Amino acid sequence: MSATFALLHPPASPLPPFLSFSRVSHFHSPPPLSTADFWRLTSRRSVPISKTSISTMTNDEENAGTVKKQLSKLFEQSLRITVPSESDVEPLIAACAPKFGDYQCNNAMGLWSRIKNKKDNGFKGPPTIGKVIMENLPPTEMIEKCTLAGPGWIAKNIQKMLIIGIETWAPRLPIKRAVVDFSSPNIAKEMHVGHLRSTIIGDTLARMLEFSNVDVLRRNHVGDWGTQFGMLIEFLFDKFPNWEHASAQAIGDLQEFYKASKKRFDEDPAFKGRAQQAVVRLQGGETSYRRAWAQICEISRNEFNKVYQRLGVQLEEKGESFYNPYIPGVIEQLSNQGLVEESQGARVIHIEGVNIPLIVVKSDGGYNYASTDMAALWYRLNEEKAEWIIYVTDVGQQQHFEMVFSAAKLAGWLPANDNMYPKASHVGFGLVLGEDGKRFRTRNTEVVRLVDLLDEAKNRSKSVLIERGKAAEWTEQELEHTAEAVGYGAVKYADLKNNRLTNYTFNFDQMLNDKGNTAVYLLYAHARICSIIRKSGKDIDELKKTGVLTLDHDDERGLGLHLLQFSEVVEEACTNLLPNVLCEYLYNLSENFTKFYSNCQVVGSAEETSRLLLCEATAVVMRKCFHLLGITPVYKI
Ligand SMILES: NC(=[NH2+])NCCC[C@H](N)C(=O)O
Repeated sequence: MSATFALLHPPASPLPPFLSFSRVSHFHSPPPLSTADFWRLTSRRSVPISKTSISTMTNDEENAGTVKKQLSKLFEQSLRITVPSESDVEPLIAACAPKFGDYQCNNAMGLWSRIKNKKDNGFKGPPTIGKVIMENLPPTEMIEKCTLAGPGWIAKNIQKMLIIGIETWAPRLPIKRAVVDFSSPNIAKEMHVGHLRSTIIGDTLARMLEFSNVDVLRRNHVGDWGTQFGMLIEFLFDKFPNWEHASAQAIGDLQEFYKASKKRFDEDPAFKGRAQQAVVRLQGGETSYRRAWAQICEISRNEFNKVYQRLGVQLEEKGESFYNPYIPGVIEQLSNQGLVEESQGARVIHIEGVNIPLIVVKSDGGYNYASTDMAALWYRLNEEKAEWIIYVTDVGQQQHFEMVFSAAKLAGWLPANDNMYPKASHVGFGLVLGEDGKRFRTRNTEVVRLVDLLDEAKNRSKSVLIERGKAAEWTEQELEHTAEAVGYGAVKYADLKNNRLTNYTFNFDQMLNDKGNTAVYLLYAHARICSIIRKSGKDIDELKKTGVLTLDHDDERGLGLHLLQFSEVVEEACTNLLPNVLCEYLYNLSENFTKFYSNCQVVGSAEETSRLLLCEATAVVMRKCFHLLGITPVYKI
């Protein structure tokens, strides 16, 4: 149990809901998160903030965004007096559903678990802690009213979620549309583990935003333009004079094709000359060159799609070539604003504090990666009307994106304040390492074929299932389906559970272990909950309507509170673009469930109905976590 406080809308205020103060994090309040003690506070502050005014706020209004922080300070003072022995406890303040007030504080429950075994702690349980926290609050104009909710409150919220659906726990974000630019491999080059990370992380971020009712444009910004195409096309003409009718199989592996053409380019000056000519003819739009280009792209695309299909990832390709026609106009606009300068024959934008300039036109007059990204950002803001543009690449590209964003701020496309919308964010991630601590490579080959990697994960989990005798129990289809869910889920979870900025070591044995913080362990935990419900022989849909959920045991309450925190965790993972926050929540959920299940008998107990409902709620929340992480749940194991 924890205490919940809320600021109520100022009664006499003609202003929009005070709820908007939650813009501390820029996201509006999640549904109510907790709890048994429920305190209401009413605020006398009256600062008009509406969703629409977010990007135009003045400094004064900015301060209002720190309501959460100000409240934290007040509750911190109270906590220090209430439980002096727990000086490291931070106040847990969160926005809550308007009907309960404005803000709530969730400390009482956690505090109780810390101090309950300490002799003479002076409290009887979370409600008394809540009451004293309330009494010890320093006098303040900010808080008008503070109320304490009864223990049935968590239970009611969970039951409501069970009936209406988990969508009622979706965070509300102050934006309508976002672009997530992810995966984005390069045509004819290797799609490496870095692109796999980008695919997995980007898909999760897109899923979390979609769950929060944001319209997400999932963009595959493939590298399908550039001088390398001259060389590839010329090589295609040379090797396959009949190229228009040559099948993808005949052309074979595009990575090999790329290598061979590069070798030729480096060794044969005549070929090099033709390749350079080919770029000009391609960019000039000459039909056969465009067709050859399209064919090369198509072969790559088919390869990429095999990976996306296995991972269940949806993406819309808008490659670099798409933005090419927009580049001249965008550069002209930037030049008219006086932002583009001449530097050693190139045209550049100087960014304060960075010692290299952003080159937007190369000295040979051609465009580059940065020119394309400037045009793409312009397009996403102006044509696609995206309010949040998220780029998922390795940390190595951080400086590139910071410079692009800075240039966009200079041009007035983006507000100077990073806390305002529209906003652009770079989501960087670390390297994938092998057992040897070096960049990940598979045995023998220097590049990792992603399809082979995913196949191996699946095959390994299939072998384990067969060892466990599932081949006899299940249909071949069930076996395949489960092996895929577990295998691909394991690869995704192993990537997502770490803070994305750290390098992570790719290890099949570790990720497929059924103990510890792995997808396998979590999927099994979910399947076990489903089996408890099945074995009870009760119709759970009926129980949701007729049964009543109560949370009397400490471990029931602990689990219940954790369930209610789902929404704020998704909000945090979204706001900070950190999928590991959701993984940690999911793992703790499973741990909380285990604790509850080992201390509270479910089937055959007097509390059976209520406890089955708690099992179901846990399974529903786990499934939503899996869904957001792109993992397919399994129901039996
Ligand atoms: N808009 C962007 N620059 N997106 C990321 C593109 C990633 C690039 N193709 C690479 O493989 O490194």
